[in-house]
Amino acid sequence: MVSMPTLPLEGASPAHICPFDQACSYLEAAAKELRLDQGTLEILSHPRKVVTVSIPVRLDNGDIRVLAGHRVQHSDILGPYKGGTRYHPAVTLREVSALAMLMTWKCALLGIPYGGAKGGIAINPQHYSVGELEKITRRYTSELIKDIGPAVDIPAPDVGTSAREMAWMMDTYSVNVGHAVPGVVTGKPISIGGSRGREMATGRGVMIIVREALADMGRTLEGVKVVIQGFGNVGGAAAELLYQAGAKILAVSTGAGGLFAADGLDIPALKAYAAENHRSIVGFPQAVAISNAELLTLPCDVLIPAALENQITEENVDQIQAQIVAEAANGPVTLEANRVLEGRGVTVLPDILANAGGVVVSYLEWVQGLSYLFWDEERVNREMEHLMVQAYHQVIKQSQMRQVPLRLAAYTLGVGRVAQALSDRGLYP
Ligand SMILES: NC(=O)c1ccc[n+]([C@@H]2O[C@H](COP(=O)([O-])OP(=O)(O)OC[C@H]3O[C@@H](n4cnc5c(N)ncnc54)[C@H](OP(=O)(O)O)[C@@H]3O)[C@@H](O)[C@H]2O)c1
Ligand SMILES: N[C@@H](CCC(=O)O)C(=O)O
Repeated sequence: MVSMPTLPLEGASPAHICPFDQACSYLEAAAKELRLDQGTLEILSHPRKVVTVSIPVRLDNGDIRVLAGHRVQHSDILGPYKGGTRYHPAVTLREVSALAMLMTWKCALLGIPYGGAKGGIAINPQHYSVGELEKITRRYTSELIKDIGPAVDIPAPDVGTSAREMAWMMDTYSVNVGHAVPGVVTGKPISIGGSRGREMATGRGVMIIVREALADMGRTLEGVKVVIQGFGNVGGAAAELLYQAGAKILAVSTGAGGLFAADGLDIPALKAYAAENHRSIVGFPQAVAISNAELLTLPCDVLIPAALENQITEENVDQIQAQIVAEAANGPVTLEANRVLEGRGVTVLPDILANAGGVVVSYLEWVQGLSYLFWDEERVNREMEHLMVQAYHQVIKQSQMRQVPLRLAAYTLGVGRVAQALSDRGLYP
């Protein structure tokens, strides 16, 4: 057992399941399988740097509010720290630390030269005006100015943020250092050095991994019944691409609840409806309203949790009817629920593989920016697909070789590569 990193225990996570403890448990399992020494495990269990900053902001009504912003840099053994920035009321330092650790294994698994990081602010962005969000983002970036940079730590979008926030971060960083630095963030608008294909990248990666898993079962995406929790950047893109590939999207949801259609939802029509209704899908015709709890337990071939952590838990795992669970979100299945699903023979496509398309295209964006040469979308998608399919097959091979489930196989690859680099670099104190 490793000693627990000393992180402030503020803010309980959903259902009191600590995402950082879970991340450490998966790391320990991989370390045991790889027979890593205790010292290596200790090092990998601790984030290298944890930064918490105060963000004072004057609201539109004149009030002053002071928000807490975090950036956790888990590892830079393989390259600059890399990971998204989350704006969500449930953000805690422990959650951000867990997500930073996942980024380390994800980048290593995909073979991209990055370490892992994550940032977050505990706010509901829907409760702030665009002007307030801009002030918050700019102040957060200024406070982190010495900790981020294109060779140091490269933020990207996550829950509650998008290309808009990345543009504000890029501009604030650039103004502070005195010249334009597009490479300080990825997932930015194409007008300032963003990559074609980045917006759809995570959803596209999910589609590719589900397609590969089905192919191994002798099936195609045509007619496959899919249920998706979350209809944001990741869930919305996955729904659109799976729909285009012939899958039947039986249900989708947002925080306000879900929609179900037995013959499959018309995803392009639903996207148009959401665009006209401030991202709300409530009231979409030709669909039945269902709760998020009902959605998760619908009979289907593929269940794609694409919202937040800890959605499939000990409480509802026995009702999950999918044959494949593709973790588009980070950490949507708890440790215990994962055990049950694996025990039942459900194929769980782990987050560090299934949702890696986003960071892969972030990497391609960074590479294009550093080389001042920008590719068309077809090339970006092709390069991303190559890396995703390669990683998928490596995980399958590892799973067969070690006789372990896909998650442990993916972790042994990611953790193993970082441990090897740690040993090669000689970073032991
Ligand atoms: N963005 C990326 O590039 C990327 C890459 C890899 C992995 N991920 C992971 O993917 C997940 C989703 O990220 P995202 O970028 O798609 O975020 P997003 O664009 O903010 O969308 C999140 C979606 O989840 C919905 N949601 C929130 N709480 C929910 C709940 N309790 N039940 C059902 N739906 C709920 C949101 O609905 P409301 O609009 O009502 O809140 C929204 O539709 C996260 O775990 C993130 O870490 C993101
Ligand atoms: N937030 C995303 C993307 C990270 C990135 O592109 O750096 C993730 O969890 O993978």
